[in-house]
Amino acid sequence: MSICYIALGSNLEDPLAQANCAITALKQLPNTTCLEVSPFYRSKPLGPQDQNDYLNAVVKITTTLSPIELLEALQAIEKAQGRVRKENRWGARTLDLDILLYDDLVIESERLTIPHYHMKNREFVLYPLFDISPELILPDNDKLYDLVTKCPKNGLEKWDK
Ligand SMILES: CC1(C)Nc2nc(N)[nH]c(=O)c2N=C1O
Repeated sequence: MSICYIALGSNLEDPLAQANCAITALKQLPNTTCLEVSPFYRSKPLGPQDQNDYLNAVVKITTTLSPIELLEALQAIEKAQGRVRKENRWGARTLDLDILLYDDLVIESERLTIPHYHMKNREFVLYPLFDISPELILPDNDKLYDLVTKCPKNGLEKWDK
């Protein structure tokens, strides 16, 4: 079994419902157990500001799915919840499910980069990740504690409704 951390983001079509529905779907993945869910956060959009605030969270799972199988399972959940992949990588979305970490694996391929390429400078990833695994050490030996300490909160707050 592998330990994986999944980043969840949504800013369209009732993000709270999207998040709860996605967590239910994660719990139903084959050979997968949901170990912990971070608090939900409200974050200002990274990128174009003419979009809604995001709901962000991190989910810790254990699974026997391979990285690619897990990626495909997450993409299927996104699609089932109405995610329409547009060219604009910076636009609003109903649901994003990204693999942050998969054990201590380092993968750099066309389809999959693990650890997630941007995770080290995104408060909406680092803070919820720290909530559930404060002692985490990344595959390159960076301490999550040090990354969080250096990362401004940028107005990140608990999701209140
Ligand atoms: C468009 C982009 C980069 N901005 C985001 N901004 C925030 N705050 N949260 C996200 O999950 C998020 N996801 C994205 O994909």
